[in-house]
Amino acid sequence: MSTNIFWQESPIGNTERQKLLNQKGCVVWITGLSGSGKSTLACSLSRELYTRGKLSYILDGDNLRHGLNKDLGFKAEDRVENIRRVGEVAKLFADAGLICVASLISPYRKDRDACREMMQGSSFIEVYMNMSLQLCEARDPKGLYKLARAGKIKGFTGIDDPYESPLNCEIELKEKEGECPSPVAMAEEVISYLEAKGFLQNQ
Ligand SMILES: Nc1ncnc2c1ncn2[C@@H]1O[C@H](COP(=O)(O)OS(=O)(=O)O)[C@@H](OP(=O)(O)O)[C@H]1O
Ligand SMILES: Nc1ncnc2c1ncn2[C@@H]1O[C@H](COP(=O)(O)OP(=O)(O)O)[C@@H](O)[C@H]1O
Repeated sequence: MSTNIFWQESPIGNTERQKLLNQKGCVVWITGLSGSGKSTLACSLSRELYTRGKLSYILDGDNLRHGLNKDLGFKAEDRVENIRRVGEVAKLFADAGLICVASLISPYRKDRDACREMMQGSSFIEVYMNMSLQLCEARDPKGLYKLARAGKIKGFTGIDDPYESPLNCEIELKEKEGECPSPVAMAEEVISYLEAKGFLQNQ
């Protein structure tokens, strides 16, 4: 624990940064099972925002585990620390004025809620990829479900580790009759929300 520390004010505030960027910083937090389409949506959203001249940055769970979070595994306390760190980083990106797209399983409700609490006002937008385990397992692009079913990976989310679905998320994306909306359609739903809440307006 650090002691004798002080807060250093910055000469430029987030309002000034937002004016410069013509957008309002926020965190779009995408949660869901492995294979539910988090990374695909994050990429599609980032691309769609770019075409509209809006700056975003993706914090992807898998990618961050190659660097910032390389010391963490998948036991409960490591997942808690993983989400805490990414929440803090996402908050910095949003403060910088970016639309920060965090895509992590983030299986525990309490940890996602703690990230929401870190943010001001309504600038934490939780997006729940509500895809069935059956669909995610059928996709299995990395072969991880197969390994988990064979007992070769222990503590795999949805198989022998819990996933707590959101109770009050801003956006829920669902499959309909086993069919999933296209990544672009899902990105557009998120963009409509951001537009309606004024995050994409000139500040
Ligand atoms: N045991 C276990 N459970 C879940 N996922 C596992 C596990 N082991 C490895 N992986 C791979 O790690 C990716 C998830 O990392 P996250 O940082 O998003 O996980 S978490 O939020 O801390 O739960 C996840 O990526 P996605 O498939 O993109 O979700 C997997 O590729
Ligand atoms: N909307 C979608 N429609 C059809 N297939 C999808 C869709 N989103 C993702 N996929 C496919 O599902 C698999 C898992 O997607 P991914 O984005 O890697 O999930 P996650 O990041 O949640 O693990 C990939 O093979 C991807 O191409």
